[in-house]
Amino acid sequence: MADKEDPKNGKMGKGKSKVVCGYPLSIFFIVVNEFCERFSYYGMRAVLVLYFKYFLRWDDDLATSIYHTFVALCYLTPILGAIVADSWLGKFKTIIYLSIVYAVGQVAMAVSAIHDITDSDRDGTPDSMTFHIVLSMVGLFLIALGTGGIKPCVAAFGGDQFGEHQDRQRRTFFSVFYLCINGGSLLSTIITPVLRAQECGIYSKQKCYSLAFGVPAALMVVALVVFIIGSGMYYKAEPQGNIMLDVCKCIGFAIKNRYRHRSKQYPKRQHWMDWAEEKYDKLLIAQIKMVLKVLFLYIPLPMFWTLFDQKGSRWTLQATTMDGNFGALVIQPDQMQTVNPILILTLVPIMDSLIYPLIKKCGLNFTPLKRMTVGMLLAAIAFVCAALVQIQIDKTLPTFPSTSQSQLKLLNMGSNSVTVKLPGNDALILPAAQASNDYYMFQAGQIDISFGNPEMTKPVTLGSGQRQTLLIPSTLSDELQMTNDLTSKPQEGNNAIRFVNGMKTAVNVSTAAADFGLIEPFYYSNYSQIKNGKATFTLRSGSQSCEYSTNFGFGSSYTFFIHSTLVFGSNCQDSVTAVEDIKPNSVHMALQIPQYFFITAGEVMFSVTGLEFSYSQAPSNMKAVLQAGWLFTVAIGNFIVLIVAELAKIPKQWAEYVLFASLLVAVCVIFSIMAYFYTYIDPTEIEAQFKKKINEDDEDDKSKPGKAEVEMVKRDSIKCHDEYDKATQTKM
Ligand SMILES: CC(C)C[C@H](N)C(=O)N1CCC[C@H]1C(=O)O
Repeated sequence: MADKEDPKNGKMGKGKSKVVCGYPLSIFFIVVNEFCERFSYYGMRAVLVLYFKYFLRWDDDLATSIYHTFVALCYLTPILGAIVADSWLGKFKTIIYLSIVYAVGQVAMAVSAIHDITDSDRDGTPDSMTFHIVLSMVGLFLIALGTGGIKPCVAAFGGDQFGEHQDRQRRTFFSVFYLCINGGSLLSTIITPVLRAQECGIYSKQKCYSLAFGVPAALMVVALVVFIIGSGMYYKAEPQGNIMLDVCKCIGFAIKNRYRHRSKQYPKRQHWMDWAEEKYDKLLIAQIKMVLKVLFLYIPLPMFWTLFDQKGSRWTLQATTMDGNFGALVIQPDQMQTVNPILILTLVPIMDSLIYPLIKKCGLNFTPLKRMTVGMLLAAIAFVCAALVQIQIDKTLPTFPSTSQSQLKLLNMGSNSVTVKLPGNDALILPAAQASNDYYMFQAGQIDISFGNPEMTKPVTLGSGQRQTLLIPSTLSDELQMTNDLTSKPQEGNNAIRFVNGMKTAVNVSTAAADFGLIEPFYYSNYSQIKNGKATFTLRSGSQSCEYSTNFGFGSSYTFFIHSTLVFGSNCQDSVTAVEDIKPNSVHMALQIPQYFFITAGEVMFSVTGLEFSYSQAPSNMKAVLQAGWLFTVAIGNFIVLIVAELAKIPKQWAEYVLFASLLVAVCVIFSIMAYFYTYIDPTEIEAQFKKKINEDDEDDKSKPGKAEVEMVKRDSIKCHDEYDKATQTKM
């Protein structure tokens, strides 16, 4: 296990790796492997829901459930990979074998997305959806097994490459490792959606999911090849037998033995695991104690990930109610998430080279557990920021009717102004081809509306909880038309658009993105979703047409009224009235940056430190297992999000953010108390002392045979505790 030469002075690191600037060269292959693997994973994930929805034609509910199940599985399988690595194959072989499984899974996904394979009638849609579904599910299962399985091994394997006196370099390695995770994920989440948007196919051109999955598959093959190239340089710790089975048996025996000796006549032992001493190696018992201590400390940690994961759900939904226009750059709501990896790439170096050294210079001992506590507090602050932004957004949102209420807007389709009297309101003069500025609120039910001169009164039924527009015809004796309007903001920051035809002839309306179909005279179209930016609508009647252009922001709804006076063949820009039913989002997306900043600063302090802490506090034979324990906190955090989303029925979103922030602060207080009682250990030192003592005992036993075994166990136990205590002195 010793270094070939002192890595600080010599040319060789642990294993057969050369040392460059104090770092083993083998590390290069491991971080490049992580970069490619994360590119592969996050790239595939970026288009997965769209693949389910548009290729496999699943509904939204099924698509999101399978997506979340897959993500949760990816953070559960690390346990499996870690057990295989620490007990059986060793980390190196586990990474190689599971990377192959992973790459096969990615290839299966890419193949499952080739529509031509089963498109025998060549109409552009797969004929046997079962084939595509089965292949993609097999692919996803293999990917979950591979990505989760190798994740704890790669991090721990990287840590293994450092010698005993390279703590600083090992800490930097974990920071660079995290940079690679986020560099890979950032690039792939930008690139794969672009690949998906391409059209490809042999018989017919369709959205190119096969390319969007194929490139991540290729990157996974690159990750594997790069890892194999470094093979000759790695330090490869041998697995020490079926350690997990031994651990389980040892814990089981300690519990059983403690129970058997529960009567007061038996003296107490320092730790309940000491009840395994009669049967198990003291080194193993000490190692189990180390792992249990850390795992106990992990209990509150999933709460951090519960907040962190809401970036992808709640915060993205929040962004859909905001304005993403950054001048030359227009940001879509889901693109805001890339702010996290971008900030990671800037904050990790700043923290490592500026903030932490500065804190150290101020004489403060900013220990890993203190960093993690501050990280949690920063995440809570991020949620307070999210709540403040939400309050701003809520102020700009329209008031929609409650279930007992109803809202009514008026649109004069005639070419003369009309006077309208609504119950409880002053008479309103509506100019030609104009709508009332806003909706009028009523109790749902029937009301009488009077209009015109001579005045005529007509009953109108208002639906409960509905927003409606009354289309007032040019000939007032004609039948009234009522439209059903939106009662919520359009989804995903899109704009909901419809047309009302005030002409005596039917009009066809279309844009590049939507077709409103043929709209009958004095009638209206359904809503279509239009993205932000400029849109040009073509209005057509028979062979005649004209164009109408306008700009859209985010999250608005408009009714475009086509005047009865429109003349085709001329400019129809002045012959269409835009009636704003729902205002575009006005709170700018830039206001989300502070919350992203705080959650990412929190992540750097919490996650990068946690990764390194899990390595440094793990016994040599359970490094991957503790990494898996760390990743398990991510999985539990994911589950809590799912449960909370179902259970928490807090009507005000800002209040839900405050609730989460308060929960994290409460958890943080508990964690800091637990951390206060935690004593840092140096597993290598403890293990070395135990091994030395075992060797000494062996020598003793050879020279002095026949000592009573129980007595020896007691004496050894006391000595070992002394050694263990000496090696565990630093507190939080
Ligand atoms: C969500 C980002 C793209 C990645 C994130 N900053 C991150 O690095 N991680 C989230 C879970 C743990 C860690 C990872 O290993 O991916």
